[in-house]
Amino acid sequence: MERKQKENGVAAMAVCYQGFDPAAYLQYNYTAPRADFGRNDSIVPWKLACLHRAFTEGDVSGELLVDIGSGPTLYQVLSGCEVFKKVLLTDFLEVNRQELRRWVQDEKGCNLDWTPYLQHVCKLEGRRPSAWTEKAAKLREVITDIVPIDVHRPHPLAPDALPSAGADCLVSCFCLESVSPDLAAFTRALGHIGGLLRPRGHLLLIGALGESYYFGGPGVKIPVVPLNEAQVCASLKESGFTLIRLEVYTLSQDMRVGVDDVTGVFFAKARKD
Ligand SMILES: Nc1ncnc2c1ncn2[C@@H]1O[C@@H](CSCCNC[C@@H]2Cc3ccc([N+](=O)[O-])cc3CN2)[C@@H](O)[C@H]1O
Repeated sequence: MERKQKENGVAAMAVCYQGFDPAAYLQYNYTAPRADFGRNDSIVPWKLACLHRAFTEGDVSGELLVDIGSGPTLYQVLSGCEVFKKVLLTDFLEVNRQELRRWVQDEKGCNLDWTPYLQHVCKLEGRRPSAWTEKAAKLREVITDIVPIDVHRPHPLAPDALPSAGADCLVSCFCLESVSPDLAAFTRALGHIGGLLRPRGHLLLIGALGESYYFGGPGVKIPVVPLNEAQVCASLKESGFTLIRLEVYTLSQDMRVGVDDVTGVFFAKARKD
């Protein structure tokens, strides 16, 4: 594909994101039924279980965890914050970085109460749910910064954002497929974020299967490149990762709430070659 065409596709995606509404997005995806801690078939408990297992099964270690395309959410680092001394959050939009900063600085005005998430992950860790206040303090302690990122750039972060050795682990949830105009761009973006990771470092990747659009706010319809499992595996391999495990969640009818056309969610644990 011509360079101009690639740039046009990526630029068009950036325009789509100008209407992104963190509060609405959190409401759509991070409240019941998708985030129902009383149901073990709800999507968010499934995601938290995948992340807990992946962070605690003994092969993931190091100093620095980077969350790629954090959006306005924190759930993706609730297990990792117990394993890494430093956690770097990143997003393309200032409105999302502000949402994250409000929570980190314990300010009023957060658009979601993360307490049930903190309590749930404490339970996964065998701790009493009331330890959620300690987990919240731990997370606030290890988050070193909240910085801009663009996964379509060969160097997605500012030059001084990471130590020269790179990150020890990356986590990224629902970002790459939602910001890429096509499969080739998704695969290139995987390669770009792989460049942020030290050799043999781990990537924990959560994403949507079969999704062609989602609403990032009322009337803000954002195109998504629809992926299947085989394409995810092929893109990981092509961008220099060895797949360790792939898990798939298929959405039941009541999890399809009209905010997107996603059919499944994948969780991939991979290691950079
Ligand atoms: N160039 C860029 N580089 C990095 N990040 C970028 C860039 N452009 C935008 N961003 C940043 O990436 C975005 C991340 S949020 C993307 C939402 N993904 C789709 C949505 C999520 C979701 C959640 C939960 C469930 N479920 O089943 O439970 C399903 C689904 C499927 N729909 C956003 O933060 C934007 O700010």
